[in-house]
Amino acid sequence: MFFMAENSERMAEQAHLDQVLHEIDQKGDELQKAIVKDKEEARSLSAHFYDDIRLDFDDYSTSMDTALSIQQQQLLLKERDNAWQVNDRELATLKRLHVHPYFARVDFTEPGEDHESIYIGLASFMDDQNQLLIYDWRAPISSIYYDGKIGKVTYYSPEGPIEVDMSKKRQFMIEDGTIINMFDTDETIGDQMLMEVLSEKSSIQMKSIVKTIQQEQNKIIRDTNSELLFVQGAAGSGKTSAILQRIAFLLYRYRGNLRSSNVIMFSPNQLFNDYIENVLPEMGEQNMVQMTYWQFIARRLPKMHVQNLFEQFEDQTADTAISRFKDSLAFYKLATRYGKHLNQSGMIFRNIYFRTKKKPFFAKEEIKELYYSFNENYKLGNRIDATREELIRRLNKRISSEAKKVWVDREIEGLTHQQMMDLYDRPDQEFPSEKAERAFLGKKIAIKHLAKVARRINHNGFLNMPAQYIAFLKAVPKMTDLAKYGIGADEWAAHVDEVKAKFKEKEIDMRDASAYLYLYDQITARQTSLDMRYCFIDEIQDYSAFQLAYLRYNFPRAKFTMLGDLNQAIFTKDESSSLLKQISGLFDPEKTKVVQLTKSYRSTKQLTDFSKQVLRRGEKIESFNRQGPLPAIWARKNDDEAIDALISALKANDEAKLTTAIITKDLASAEKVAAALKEKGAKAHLISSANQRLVEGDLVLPSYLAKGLEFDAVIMWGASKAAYHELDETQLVYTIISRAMYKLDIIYSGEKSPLLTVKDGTYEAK
Ligand SMILES: Nc1ncnc2c1ncn2[C@@H]1O[C@H](COP(=O)(O)OP(=O)(O)OP(=O)(O)O)[C@@H](O)[C@H]1O
Repeated sequence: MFFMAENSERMAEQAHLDQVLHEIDQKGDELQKAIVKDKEEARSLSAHFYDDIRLDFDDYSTSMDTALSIQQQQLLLKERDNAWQVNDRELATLKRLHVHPYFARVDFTEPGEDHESIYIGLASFMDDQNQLLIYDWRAPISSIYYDGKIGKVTYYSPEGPIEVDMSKKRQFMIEDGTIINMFDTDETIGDQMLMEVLSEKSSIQMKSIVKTIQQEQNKIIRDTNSELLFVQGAAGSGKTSAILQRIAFLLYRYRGNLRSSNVIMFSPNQLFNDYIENVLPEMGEQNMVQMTYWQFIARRLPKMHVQNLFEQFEDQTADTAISRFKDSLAFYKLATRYGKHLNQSGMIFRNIYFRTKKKPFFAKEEIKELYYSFNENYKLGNRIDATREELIRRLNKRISSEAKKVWVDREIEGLTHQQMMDLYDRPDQEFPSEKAERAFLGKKIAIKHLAKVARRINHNGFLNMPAQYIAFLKAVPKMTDLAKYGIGADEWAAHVDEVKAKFKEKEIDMRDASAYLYLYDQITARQTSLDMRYCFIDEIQDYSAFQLAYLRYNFPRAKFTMLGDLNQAIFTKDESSSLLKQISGLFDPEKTKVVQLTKSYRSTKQLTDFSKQVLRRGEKIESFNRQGPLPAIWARKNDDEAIDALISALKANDEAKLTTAIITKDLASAEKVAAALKEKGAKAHLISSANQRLVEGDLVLPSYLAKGLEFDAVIMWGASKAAYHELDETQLVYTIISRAMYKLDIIYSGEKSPLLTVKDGTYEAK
């Protein structure tokens, strides 16, 4: 229920708003002046920097004075700089508050306190008497606005739970300093407000949901206890929105201790990064570190071609017993066991050459002997460090003998005068004899060239990682019974050969890349990222248990929030259901929380009710009661007619000013449709790679790039039996059709995909 407030109350609220805006503007003016003054002072300080410093380098004590004086000046300069920067940030907040001062008011009584009324907005604002005129939506007390109905409500302050009696909950819509609408509600967050927010047209960028966070979303946003927070939510249930709000919440809750650089988010593709990039800045926070899993892996393997999103999607081997096994936690555990075993034996090294390939400078046998010569208390990390140090020591010992060689003589003979001068310690250096000079120069030259060898050693160039990884794969059948995973011995051996052949071509599959790096990390005891405190993984259903375990290994101090919709698994397909079981084993069960979001906010009731019929398991998805047209299915005899249908659907959408995405199954068909449209003079922008930017206007894109995005209207192209027939493509179909907010058209020629078996009356046949 919601109630329109009385007119007199509205006037009172408008007067209050005017007062708050006045205070905001006044404070803004003061800050502006302070900033100008501080900047001015900082500028004049740095202009006169040396005037105020006693420059005196005569003796040690006075030059110490000089140094101190410089230091003091610098400190002063820094303070001024900091002052205006802090003020500048505050001014930016005030500017935001000027546009969106607050969106809600709650009245409540705390035990033993007076009745209070507070206003909630994007940031806190205090007047000169230290009265909080606006409370940040992330403040503990603000939680009652999202969580409770009128009556008794509990919120969590840092000291513990506090119960208050809430007597009023009022929502405002404010534009240009005027209250456009306001209503009181006794529900959690009234549908009225949500309806207004959801009815707005989509833009190419995501918006913050701060005004209308739902109770179950609020649980995700404000969770501070879980080591693993796992959110399973239907398409459009606000998972992505909730994480962005959660990041803003955490940055506020732990301000001073947590920076945006301590937070990392893994997202499905680059386009998606574009899509969400404004949400946090709009809330006054900086963006977190953001990357795709591919970037995370590929940047560490610059010399190899790591299978990308496109290749992964088109990969026909994705769903075999071997790939399922290599995606599993069991395989991760084998890689860990193999790593431990390397402490005793099994390491493979490379020769290190210098100048000639005929004879190694350090032979791999020598390195191996050295590596295992350290006692058994050594761990892998100490072993490699000690090996490196010893190799460098041996290298140094060989400088003198190398310096006496003929190639050095030749190089000395060819030196120009300038080159020679460069090698001397000082230009007028003298030597007792020609022999001494030759020895001196020889050593210099040997050192210069041997530096390359030193660099190789320091970069672990004596490891033979590709061979090591193949050796691991070959050891797998000895470590586990592959038959348990439905894999035959010959099949595995053939697979290992394939991986090896790919290595020769400098190619590596995503699956192997993660395991390869994990093995490398263990051998080198690579420093993991200890300063990452929160790790967010969106679209978790497209990760394997192996990858998640590897991320956990990389960010050992981070709390994890994983979000996904097992119905939209487009890479891992049906395997995704066992994912939660597998990863929960990595975390303390006491500190693991699973939250389900079942209500879908993105789409109209007609679209949500239609889409959920596609899912076989009857997952719980509730629609939000927003009305729109029924989805349309266009059955056409052939591709030509289908293209005509596409053009009329597109035209209707354009006339209704709806942004449309034409979503195809794969890249090849996206390219084909885009070409056909162009031929007919229709405009639609083809997005063929994840590195492209999102643009305004109609788009054509393959399913795997549409992940996580949403559009006013979606046209699913080519929904025929030929394209979508396997049961495990259900998730793909569901992902595509659930991108639509308001309108959905499905076009096919020939026979309709059996996966789109839907009840009459839930769609319109065209
Ligand atoms: N509490 C809310 N108030 C207003 N809008 C909301 C709310 N929750 C979600 N939405 C809107 O619903 C749409 C879908 O949200 P979002 O993209 O976060 O869902 P999702 O669960 O990540 O979806 P998917 O898994 O399909 O990618 C967005 O337009 C978002 O703004």
